[in-house]
Amino acid sequence: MPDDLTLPPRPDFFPAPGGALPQHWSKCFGCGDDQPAGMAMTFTAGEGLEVSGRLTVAQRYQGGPGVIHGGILSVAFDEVQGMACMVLGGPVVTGHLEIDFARPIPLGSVLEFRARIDGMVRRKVYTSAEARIVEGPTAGDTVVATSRGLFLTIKPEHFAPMADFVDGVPVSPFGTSSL
Ligand SMILES: CCCCCCCCCC(=O)SCCNC(=O)CCNC(=O)[C@H](O)C(C)(C)COP(=O)(O)OP(=O)(O)OC[C@H]1O[C@@H](n2cnc3c(N)ncnc32)[C@H](O)[C@@H]1OP(=O)(O)O
Repeated sequence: MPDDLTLPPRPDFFPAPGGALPQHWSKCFGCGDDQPAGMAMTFTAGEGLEVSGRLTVAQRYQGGPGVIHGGILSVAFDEVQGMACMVLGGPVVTGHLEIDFARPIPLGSVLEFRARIDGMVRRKVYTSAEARIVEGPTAGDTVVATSRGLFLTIKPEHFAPMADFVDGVPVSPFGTSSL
């Protein structure tokens, strides 16, 4: 990470710790409630710049025998670290994401993710997160995976060239939500 990073303030519009965060996009595979094939992750604000996310590891997320697929875990980190950027009040996209898979995660587990902004410079937002199993046969305080990600702030027009490809009508695009 660069040396000249700064931290954004926690804005007044952000929910109090424990408060639910809105979906950034109702059609999102990671969190959208208008996406039946999706992962239905949920998020809450934490202390300071921290955000928590939850994922129930469904049977269909299987990669190796009995364990979560690494790509699914990567989606979850992408999502929670992106949501940590919501304190900025505008949209971001992922530029770079790296995951360390530290322990096997059995199907049926409930994972809790904690993510935060570590610092930013210009449009670059450096984030990190870790995951623990909070329900299931191997639940405990052990960190089972970690992630670091670089997000870039973008203008809403970033998505304009994709407008013709949107699947259906989203009900909660970030920026018009109740946040
Ligand atoms: C708050 C809302 C909640 C959102 C939750 C969302 C969760 C899900 C998020 C996603 O999955 S988003 C979908 C996956 N990502 C994408 O589709 C992004 C595709 N890539 C792009 O559109 C462009 O490459 C990108 C906008 C990321 C950057 O292009 P730009 O032309 O806007 O930026 P530019 O290339 O000028 O780079 C700006 C700075 O970022 C740096 N940079 C860009 N990409 C980088 C990269 N991959 N790695 C390292 N640095 C990178 C670049 O070096 C430069 O650094 P400096 O300011 O120091 O000069």
